[in-house]
Amino acid sequence: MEKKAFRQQQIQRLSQMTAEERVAQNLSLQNQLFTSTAWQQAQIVAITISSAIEVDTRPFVKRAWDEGKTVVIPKTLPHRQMAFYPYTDASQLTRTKFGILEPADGTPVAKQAIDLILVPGLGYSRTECARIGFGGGYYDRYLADFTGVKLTLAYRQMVFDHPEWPVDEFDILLDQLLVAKDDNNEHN
Ligand SMILES: Nc1nc2c(c(=O)[nH]1)N(C=O)[C@@H](CNc1ccc(C(=O)N[C@@H](CCC(=O)O)C(=O)O)cc1)CN2
Ligand SMILES: Nc1ncnc2c1ncn2[C@@H]1O[C@H](COP(=O)(O)OP(=O)(O)OP(=O)(O)O)[C@@H](O)[C@H]1O
Repeated sequence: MEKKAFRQQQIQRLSQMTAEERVAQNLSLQNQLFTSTAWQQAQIVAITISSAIEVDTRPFVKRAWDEGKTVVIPKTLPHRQMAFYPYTDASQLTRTKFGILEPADGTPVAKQAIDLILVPGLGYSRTECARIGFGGGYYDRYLADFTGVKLTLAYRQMVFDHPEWPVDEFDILLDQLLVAKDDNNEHN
């Protein structure tokens, strides 16, 4: 399947998740993230402001603040570039024409200062940790020379054994993929 068709299929699947299923999978992901070495060792963490179909990132932001970590969030720039700006409870956000919340102003942090990036997306493969996002190519460009940890948190609906979309040479592979556990299992 082409990337574009695969994205549309994933957006459709994710839109159909029930509120209960989202809650259960989000709780599993929070448990896995907060106990991970990557999280515990990070001082500066890059997080997105999630939209409705994405993994809920608000608990990640709150926990990071509680633990004294610095949170940075992306702002899209011309030429499909992206920069990360510090995010606090005093930050002003603006909504882009694609409906995504971004910092209104501020000073970007240097890429080398970021320890951990929680990478958003629509689909991932378990074997090679390939990723497909919303199609802007923003993260592929940004991550090309990023040396910290690239970690993704995924609903089960986002995960495939092998990529069911074409993987291009510019697609950046993730370092770690955390997948929500089955919500019938209490050891999540
Ligand atoms: N919550 C969240 N924030 C995020 C991302 C994300 O995936 N999730 N991003 C992750 O990258 C960046 C924004 N991603 C974007 C991805 C695509 C387009 C865009 O231009 N879409 C066009 C089609 C693009 C194309 O196919 O050429 C469109 O919808 O018409 C805009 C922003 C930064 N912030
Ligand atoms: N390192 C790069 N340099 C130049 N162009 C790039 C690079 N990475 C990706 N692109 C371009 O960006 C476009 C979108 O890439 P792709 O379809 O892989 O997006 P995506 O990974 O799904 O999106 P995103 O990273 O924003 O979540 C492609 O047309 C590709 O040519």
